[in-house]
Amino acid sequence: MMDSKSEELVVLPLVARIVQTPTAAVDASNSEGADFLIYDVGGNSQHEELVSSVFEHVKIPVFVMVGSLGDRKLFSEALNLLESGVSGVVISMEDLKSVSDDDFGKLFYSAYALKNKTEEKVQSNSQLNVLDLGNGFPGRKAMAGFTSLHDREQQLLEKEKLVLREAIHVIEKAAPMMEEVSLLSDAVSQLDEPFLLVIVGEFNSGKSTFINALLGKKYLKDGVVPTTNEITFLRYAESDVDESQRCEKHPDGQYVCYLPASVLNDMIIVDTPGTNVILQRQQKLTEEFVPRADLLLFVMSADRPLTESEVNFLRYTQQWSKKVVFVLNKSDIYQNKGELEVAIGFIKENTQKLLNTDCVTLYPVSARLALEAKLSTFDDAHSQSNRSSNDNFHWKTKGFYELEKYLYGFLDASTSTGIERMKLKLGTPIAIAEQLVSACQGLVRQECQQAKQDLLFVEDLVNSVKECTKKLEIDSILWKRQVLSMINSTQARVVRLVESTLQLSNVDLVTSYVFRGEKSTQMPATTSVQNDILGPAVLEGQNLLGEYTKWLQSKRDQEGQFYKQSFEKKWTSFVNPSDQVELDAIGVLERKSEVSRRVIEDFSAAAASKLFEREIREVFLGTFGGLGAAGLSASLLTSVLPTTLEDLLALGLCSAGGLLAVSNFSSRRQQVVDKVKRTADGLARELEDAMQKDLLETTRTVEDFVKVIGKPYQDRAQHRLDKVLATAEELTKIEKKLKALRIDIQNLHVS
Ligand SMILES: Nc1nc2c(ncn2[C@@H]2O[C@H](COP(=O)(O)OP(=O)(O)OP(=O)(O)O)[C@@H](O)[C@H]2O)c(=O)[nH]1
Repeated sequence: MMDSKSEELVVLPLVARIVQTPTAAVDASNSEGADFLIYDVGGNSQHEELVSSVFEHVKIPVFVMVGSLGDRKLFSEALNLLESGVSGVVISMEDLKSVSDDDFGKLFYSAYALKNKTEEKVQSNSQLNVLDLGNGFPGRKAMAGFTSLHDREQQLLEKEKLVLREAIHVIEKAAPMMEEVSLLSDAVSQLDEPFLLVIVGEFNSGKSTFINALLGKKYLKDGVVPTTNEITFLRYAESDVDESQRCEKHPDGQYVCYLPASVLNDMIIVDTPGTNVILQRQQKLTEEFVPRADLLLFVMSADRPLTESEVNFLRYTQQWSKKVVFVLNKSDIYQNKGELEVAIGFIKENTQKLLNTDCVTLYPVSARLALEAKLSTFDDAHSQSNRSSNDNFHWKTKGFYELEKYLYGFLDASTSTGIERMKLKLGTPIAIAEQLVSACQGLVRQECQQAKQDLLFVEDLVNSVKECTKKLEIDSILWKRQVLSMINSTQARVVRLVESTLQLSNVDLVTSYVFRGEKSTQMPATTSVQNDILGPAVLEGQNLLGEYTKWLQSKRDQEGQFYKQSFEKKWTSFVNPSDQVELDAIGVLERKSEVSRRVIEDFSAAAASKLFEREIREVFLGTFGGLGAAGLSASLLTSVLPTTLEDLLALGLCSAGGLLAVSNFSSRRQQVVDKVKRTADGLARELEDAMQKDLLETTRTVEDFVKVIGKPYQDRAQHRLDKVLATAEELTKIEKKLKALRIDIQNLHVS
């Protein structure tokens, strides 16, 4: 076992410890992990000590070495120890020769008598002594340290039921729509029932006749046309009941028939409808029943062995890893043994390939002859003996009796087939559970994938708002350009007005500014700047920014709608589950940002015009306020000259003082122009910032809106993913438990 390379191997080697004292025995059993002990008595009688100190405390098998059994004293010591419940006596091959057959008999008898004695005691009195306890296991009916196979089976059975119930719970949670879980529930309740031998095969292959032959009486109908249309359980009944009450039909359509055939004592035989493509309903019924079978008896007809539909059916049974025993029925139709062997060879070769195994069990039988023989045994013993002498008859009936022997072996737990029966029975629900768990794992994997995709979808959608922000930003450039160009053209017009107003040749203006001073009424240039330039420009700006704000709001609503619809389209069944979310989302969308509009509204054309006038006035006053009549006359002179240079020339000709005074005029005018430009630039910057603020606020609103409406979807997807992952973990755990259970079952063996 240690050398085995097989990864499948799960059987660990047994560890034996040789001990000489009770303390060493207890230590080896409790903490050193020995599987059994060999207690070296070493010729000193330690009977009492062994019983009180070792058997009571050690929970593993204890074998004793007493020395040569040829010695009468040691021999009787060995007998005493065996009777006290020791698991066995270790003896060398050399010493074995010195033990007579008679003494051997006594040794075995003492062990056997002990077993019977303890069983009787258990039945008659629950007060168990040390021997009955089997080293501390109350209720054990076997020798020291051993758990009987029956007890082991019971322990496994209880453990299996717990694991399977847990599996049902996990499966129902993982796949609530999986109807097949009822198969598992049925199989669990079937665990307490006898072994389920299920007879399958194509219609007319002789299943009913075969079952009758097994039962020894013609209980079932047979015939050349399909006779079995429902699943029929054949169960044991004490005596032949009244004909009308013999069979019960259950709500699921299955029949249960109670028969007094002894073979049904330890197994239930199930007759199934014949399989064949043309009998679809029957085929389905039988297929659905296959998982519940502990053993499948696959009946084939010798006149058409291994048809295509049989091959398909066989393949199907392998999905459930069912053990199949093949029965080649009607083998009486072969002329001789040679023909039969050819047929057997053909079937074996092909089924071996199909089942991918070298080990195919096949019994050639003649159910008809076997039944006839059984029926005639009772009323025609003579004819039976005649038949038995007939070699031809013998090979035709031999197979059936061999199969019968095999099946009876199944009922005896002390044989290897008996152990196999236990393993098959315990394995049936496990195979179903494994299949269902694996199907659930497939579903859960898909669901997990889906949940991850959903989560990703929500995250992608929420993140895609950033793209929308970029797009808006690009589109908003156009708006900004419009506003800037409006400011630019206004500024240009004002500058032009400044330049045309601030002319020395503007005699009227000069006169009115210089002589009327502050008291002068509003100048035409100021009126023009307010009415013709700034007033209309502010109006235009207000309109433009009003449009801009509206555009932003419509974009915000459009985007919001787009995201809302995207979520709703993806999860049609889950449209904003909570009113609160709806309210929050509306609240977000109601947020308005109109910073840029406020900026333009706060800009007063009248105030700006006043400022303009003051600037103009200051330039004139600063220039002409100190000039005398000469300067003024020069100025008058220049009124006919169009340009500044000419102005200056004229002034220069008229008066040196005038020249000095007005020489600053052009730079003052430039200062006003610069001031106008600065003011316009400042306003442009302020508006641009305000527009950017509005834009950012709008995109933030869209982002917040998408987050609010996306949250329930995101939570839902995350919750679903968490749930699916938790279910996947539960499935893995139960899968491991089932595997461990399967290994325990595989390790069942006769002690
Ligand atoms: N020669 C021969 N005929 C058999 C044998 N066993 C059954 N038959 C015949 O085969 C026919 C079909 O037998 P059934 O036992 O009804 O077959 P079945 O498989 O139960 O049929 P369905 O229940 O319809 O699926 C009957 O006519 C039987 O007499 C046999 O061993 N040898």
